[in-house]
Amino acid sequence: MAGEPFVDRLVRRIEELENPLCVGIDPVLGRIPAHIREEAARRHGQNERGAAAALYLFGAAVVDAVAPLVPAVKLQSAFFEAYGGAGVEAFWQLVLYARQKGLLVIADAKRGDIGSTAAAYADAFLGHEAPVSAWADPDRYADALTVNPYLGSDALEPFVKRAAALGRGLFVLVKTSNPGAAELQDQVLLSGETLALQAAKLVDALGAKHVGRSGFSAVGAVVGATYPEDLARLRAWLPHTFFLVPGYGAQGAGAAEVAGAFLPGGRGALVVAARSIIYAFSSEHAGPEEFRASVAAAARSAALDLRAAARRAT
Ligand SMILES: O=c1ccn([C@@H]2O[C@H](COP(=O)(O)O)[C@@H](O)[C@H]2O)c(=O)[nH]1
Repeated sequence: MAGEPFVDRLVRRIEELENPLCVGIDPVLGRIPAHIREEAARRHGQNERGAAAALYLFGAAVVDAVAPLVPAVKLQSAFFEAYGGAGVEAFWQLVLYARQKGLLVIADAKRGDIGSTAAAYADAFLGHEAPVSAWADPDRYADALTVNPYLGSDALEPFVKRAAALGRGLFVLVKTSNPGAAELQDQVLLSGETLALQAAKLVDALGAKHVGRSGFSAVGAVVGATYPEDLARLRAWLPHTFFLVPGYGAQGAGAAEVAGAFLPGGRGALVVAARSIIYAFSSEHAGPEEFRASVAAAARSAALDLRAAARRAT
């Protein structure tokens, strides 16, 4: 059963908290506070299971620190997959934990493949269709998933269909935040448009039938804050598309760069910050209280900055 669409739940939570910040959980074992690593090693040993436990305990501590403040977290699958089956299990345990704490959870796994395989990725991250859904736990899935548009519309459709059927969301890569993004995404095609604009048009077309009460569709776009001119241009082209905006904080973008992501009234964007929040503590020897306080303070400060940026949107 669909339930309320992800994007509508997201918009409501952002408005309730007056906060468009999404905390990214990208756990690197070597950067996790020593007390968490030691606890994980005591429980499971210094092995992949212990490493995965450390990622989970760290992620859960981040969730505890930010759950009252932010609408959503984004879990970067790569950092968990790095520890094999135990890491993948830790990823899903953390999805569940964050959802239980009232957060919306975005799985950042950037999936994309031919239709039949895309459907299997949708099964994995968003949930199964009936009758197989009877075998699965409906609460264990992510609320939304990042996907890659490179294979074209037939490869995205299984994700869109599943997101719409189950009340989940998608964020399609349109203009990424990394330094090499322009190499392919800014290429001008025979149509005279850039690849990024073609991806944006695909997002708009795929989402058109799935616009929720908030006025936004189930098919969102990833647009980096590190290319503020493109961000503002894409924002104007896609009034019904919700943006997931990485690049703020550790990658150098600030409130001025992010401002173009918002529609008039300050709606339409969720800004991601991972390293600048989750590693805000002073050293790996930070104790539990210093860890919690510094992560919460960094999230609060980013929230104020982004709230002001959203309010300035015209
Ligand atoms: O274009 C993109 C798409 C995804 N990301 C992801 O967002 C976070 C950003 O982390 P920071 O520490 O805030 O830089 C990370 O998980 C990336 O994989 C992105 O940065 N850019």
